[in-house]
Amino acid sequence: MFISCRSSSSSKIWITRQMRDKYKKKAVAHNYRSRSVYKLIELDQKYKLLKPGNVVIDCGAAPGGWSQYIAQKVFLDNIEEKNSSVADDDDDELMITNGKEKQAEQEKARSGLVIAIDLLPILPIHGVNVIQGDFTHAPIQKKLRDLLKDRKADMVVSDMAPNFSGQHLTDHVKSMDLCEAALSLSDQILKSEGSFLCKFLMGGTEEEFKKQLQERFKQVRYEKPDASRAKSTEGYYMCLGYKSNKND
Ligand SMILES: C[S@@+](CC[C@H](N)C(=O)[O-])C[C@H]1O[C@@H](n2cnc3c(N)ncnc32)[C@H](O)[C@@H]1O
Repeated sequence: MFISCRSSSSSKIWITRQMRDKYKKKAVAHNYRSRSVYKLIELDQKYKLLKPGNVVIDCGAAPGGWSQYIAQKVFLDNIEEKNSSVADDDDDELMITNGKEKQAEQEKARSGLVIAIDLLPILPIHGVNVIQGDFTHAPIQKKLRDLLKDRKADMVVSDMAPNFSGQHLTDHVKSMDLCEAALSLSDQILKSEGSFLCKFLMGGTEEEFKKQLQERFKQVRYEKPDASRAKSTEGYYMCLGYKSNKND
């Protein structure tokens, strides 16, 4: 009896929080599958990460919000054209230039490749290759490399989160293991100057991990996007300018 009272009141709190959450509302309004997409959007706007024609690997992608946004940017899908031209009707020269630029962008977009990986199934997203399985398992990483063929990635993102055990230290360690796995894959497939974004749960060892990142990337920044709940211990490392050129 006591348990059912508590669980119904915590469900009410959860429902109220979801209803009030502006990112949840925005995600529903824009047909994104997760509110967490707004974390990636904020970082993409800040660092200008995603470009037409990029090769991007999305680790821990279900239900697919990040992949939806990545696909929009890489394949120029569903991007409204309202910002593309401010030419007057009779400004032919500018219109031709804009037309050529647009054509070139669309040409580039056709060469894009997006691969999404998760333990859970992901409903199809136009243009996105989905691999279902454990990212840390060798056969899953082989599938990924097979899809890449000889191409290298412009960006690897990881929003992977372990199943929460309720024990903060255990969850922290599992989360850092996922980060290490994503970094180790990046070492094999990332282009020189490529980017890496990964989520982690704070708990003490993230500073050690940051040092590994600093050895490999020109810039490493800690980020806590606005859509990341203040109470959550999650944070992100945004890494730019992969230093090695051994993968090119
Ligand atoms: C916070 S969700 C990702 C949300 C996603 N970015 C979006 O916008 O829809 C974290 C995901 O990490 C996945 N995950 C955790 N461990 C994983 C692993 N070892 N391999 C693949 N996916 C994993 C979980 O299944 C979960 O779907």
